[in-house]
Amino acid sequence: MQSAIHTADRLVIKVGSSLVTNDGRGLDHGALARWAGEIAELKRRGKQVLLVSSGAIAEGCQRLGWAKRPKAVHELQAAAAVGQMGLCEAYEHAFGEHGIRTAQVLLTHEDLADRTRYLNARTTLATLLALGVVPIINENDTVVTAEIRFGDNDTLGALVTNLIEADALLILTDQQGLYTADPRKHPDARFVHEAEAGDPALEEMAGGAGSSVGTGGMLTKVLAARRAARSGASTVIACGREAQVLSRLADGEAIGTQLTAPTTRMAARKQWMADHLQLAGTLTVDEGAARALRERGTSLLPVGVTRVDGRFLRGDVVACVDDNGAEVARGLANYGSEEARLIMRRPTRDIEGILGYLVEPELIHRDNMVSL
Ligand SMILES: Nc1ncnc2c1ncn2[C@@H]1O[C@H](COP(=O)(O)OP(=O)(O)O)[C@@H](O)[C@H]1O
Ligand SMILES: N[C@@H](CCC(=O)OP(=O)(O)O)C(=O)O
Repeated sequence: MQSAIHTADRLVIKVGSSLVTNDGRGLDHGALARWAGEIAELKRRGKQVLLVSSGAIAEGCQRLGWAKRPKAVHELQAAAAVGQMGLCEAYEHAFGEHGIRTAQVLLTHEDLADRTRYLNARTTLATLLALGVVPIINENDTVVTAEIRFGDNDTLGALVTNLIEADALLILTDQQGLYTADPRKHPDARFVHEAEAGDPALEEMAGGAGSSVGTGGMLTKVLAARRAARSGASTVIACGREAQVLSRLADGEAIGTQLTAPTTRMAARKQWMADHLQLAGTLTVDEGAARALRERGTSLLPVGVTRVDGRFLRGDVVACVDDNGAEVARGLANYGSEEARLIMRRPTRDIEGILGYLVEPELIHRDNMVSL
């Protein structure tokens, strides 16, 4: 088996509450320092890393002197707001020891369902990665209620994996990986080394709906793997307390459970564009742009566009057609149709002068486009 972490250039790592807060005893600064050191090493090897970290509520309860996790959602939200400060402070310090900057990114599932916000989040995260910053991502607990009750950052990890088309999702937890049944209750459960992400048998092993969903547990991890596979990413579930866990995985050691994605990233992207999206408009592109899109899969710049048809907003899916009306590519527009009409045929450097702002230099970025 080829390790998905070994081959991944872009990696999302999710660390669960139990690990981050030492089973609720307050932030485990030693563990944070270890992960930061290992992530620094991964970055030296050329990998881009995003960290999805839970622990805000547990840390908030600790800071507020609450011995028990409250039940009321507004108290949980208050605890998360207090604890998130501690979480960020701790990560900033831990990564600072290695000269690495961190950024706090708080997201909700709804942010990622809305196409404009999706594009904004994607661009921001891509910019942070290009700057060498490690984004520290958590749920925006102050404004969500369902997720806070279910404690489900596994799903958020998968959504972020889809969002930035990471090659792999690594879920660090308090078990070695997935067993055929909960090892706390079934000591004879067998370890699952590898399986295909999305295999329904995995959901049975993880406890089935109802029994473990309240605490997240393994079910949300198995479902997260299924979701990550939609953008072609494989998932590894491994123990965050294991010594050198990140470096060993990056070296290709087969530790943890690997849930391999059945499709490649490009096939998944094409499928997604084909399945889910209705075309909101058409951009006619000149011969040079058509060739660049077809042959090199480049981004589409406004200068190559000769005509804009339809009414669309930033984030809508549009077709790119050549002079003869043949579709060359389709993708998510960075500008709405009104703006696109104003900036078509113009060089990128003119965009700001024409519109008064620059959202992005491309009309469609190549990461958001499939050539046909
Ligand atoms: N089939 C299984 N294999 C491994 N762990 C399981 C399984 N089913 C349920 N679990 C439970 O899931 C727990 C991990 O989930 P959770 O406590 O939500 O961790 P985290 O905070 O890392 O998300 C384990 O400690 C284990 O008791
Ligand atoms: N976002 C919240 C809760 C998320 C959570 O606990 O998720 P998980 O670690 O997957 O069980 C927090 O930071 O406390």
